[in-house]
This record gives sequence, C-alpha cells and structure tokens, in this order.
Amino acid sequence: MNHMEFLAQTPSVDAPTLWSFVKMHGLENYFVIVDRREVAKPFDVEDIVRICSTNVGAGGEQLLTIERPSDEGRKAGAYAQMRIFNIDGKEVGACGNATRCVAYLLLEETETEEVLIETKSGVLQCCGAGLRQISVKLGPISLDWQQIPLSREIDTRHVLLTSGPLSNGVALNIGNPHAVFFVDQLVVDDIPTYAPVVQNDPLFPEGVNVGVAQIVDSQTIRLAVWERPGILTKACGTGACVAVYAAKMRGLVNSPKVTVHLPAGELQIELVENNMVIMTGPVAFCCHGFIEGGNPSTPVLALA
Ligand SMILES: N[C@@H](CCC[C@H](N)C(=O)O)C(=O)O
Repeated sequence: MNHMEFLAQTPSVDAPTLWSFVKMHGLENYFVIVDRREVAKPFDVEDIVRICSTNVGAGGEQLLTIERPSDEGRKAGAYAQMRIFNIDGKEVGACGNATRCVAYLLLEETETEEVLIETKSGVLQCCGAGLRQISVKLGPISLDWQQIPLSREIDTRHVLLTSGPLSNGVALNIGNPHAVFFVDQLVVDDIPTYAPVVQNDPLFPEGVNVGVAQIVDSQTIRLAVWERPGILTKACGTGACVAVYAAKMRGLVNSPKVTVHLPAGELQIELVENNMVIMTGPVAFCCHGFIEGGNPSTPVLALA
C-alpha cells in the first residue's frame, strides 16, 4: 500500500470519526497531511489545533489538506488542491516545505514526473528532482505593500522597524507575508527574544514571518525564520525564497542559484523570470496513523 492509498482508506471500526493521516517533514518542518477529496466537511479550528498538537494529536507545524481542485484550478490543469493551516487553525496562502511533501505524495499517486497543485496563492508546478528531492516553482514575489499586506504605504525595500539586531528589513509576499532582515552573525537561539516584536507590529495586519539572514558568500546564505503564529521552525521554504530574492535585490548575492542553510539542512533556490523562484529540497516520512475526530471525550472502539 502506498501513502496515498493509506490516506484514502476508511478504518474498519465503528468509531464516530477516525481521520487517516500521513506525517511528513521537509527539513524537519513537519506536517500532518489528510486527504479530504471525498469528504466535503472542512475541519474546524478546534480540530486543526488538536490534530497539530503533539500532546493529543499527531503533532505538526501545519495541517495540510488535500482537496479537489476548484473549477478555476482544474481549468489551469491542477490535479489537486492543497490547503495549509497553521497550528492556531488559521489558513495561510503558501508553504514551501509543505508543497514539496504533498507534491511527493501526488507524484507517487499519479506516477508522473510533474504535478500541478492548486493553492490559495496559485497553481504550483512541482516535479521530482532526484531521490526524495522535489522542485517547486513558487511566486511571483511581490513588494507591493497592499499585497504583502501592510497597514500603510511604506518603502518595502527598507522597513524601518528595529528589534534586537534587526533593522532595515525587506517586506515581501510569496503567497504569504515575510519580512527579511540581514545580520552580521546569525544566532538562531536568540531569535525568540526579538522577532515577536516585528511579527506583531501593527504594520502587518495579518502578522508576518520574520526571516533572519546572514550572508556567507555571494551564493550562500544562512537563515532562520520566526514563523507565524510564533514558532521557530527548523526550515522555512518560502522564507528561503524571499531571503534570496531580497539578498539579490540588495546586491548581497550575485548568483541566480543560491544555497540556503537552515537549521535542519539546505535548500537550493534559483531566481527565474517574472519574479518566480524554483526551490529544490528533500522530503521525508515520519509515520502514518489515525486521529480520533469529533468530540475527543466520546468513547471509540480501539483499532483491531
Ligand atoms: N514553513 C513554511 C511556511 C508556513 C506558513 C507560515 N507559518 C505562515 O504563516 O505564512 C514554508 O516552508 O514556507
């Protein structure tokens, strides 16, 4: 049985609801993935929070649901739709590492070399790039203050917020909002002490993912990201894309292909035409299983 066949199965027990899930990670950015193509009912916020909880759920930094494409997505050639939910239940527009993981599952299901996945921020082209390596074309990246979104017009190339070592950032959107700051020396463990101030600044009405980047050389960056809603992840795919874009814009890197070293490993980022970016990196499986849905206090029969 492959992973998608596992996700599609209905457990043979008389339980109120059991959701089958696959847990994957992309550079230790970990996801709970549920196939909802045959189920119309969306998860509510409480479900999402519980599914992502490491105490009472499967444990994930995002919940990803695979759904049928919309009419618009289908016309654009999308095979499936991926929706992304943060641990607070809020839906977000993009997640680079998640896209690689879901693309791997859908490539396995379709036995093809390329798959188009509809997301809130467009239809993304994904393909295999070697053993458990996936490439995804993300973007376009926008510096438009309304698209990021910001609460007021500013020069998005020079965000004048300061906190700890952060100053003179770049605000961008790649389907989700980011602020990238360049520092001389990245100390990952210190990020939680100063990044929340920027993330929660009223300039960002929907919050922002805060990237802290150190230029290593003209084609290498070190990066860590304080993601919404307030977690320091071991890797952020969209964060890596916008950090390279911002570094190129500032003249801090000079190669269209840049290696981004994140706390859990590296991503290859290539800037291409029309402000698009190709991100290539690994995917991995953690486990699969069933989560009890519905009212968690309702007794269920154990799986045979
Ligand atoms: N880790 C992700 C980004 C996930 C979404 C983010 N937390 C947000 O709120 O926008 C990535 O790999 O891009």
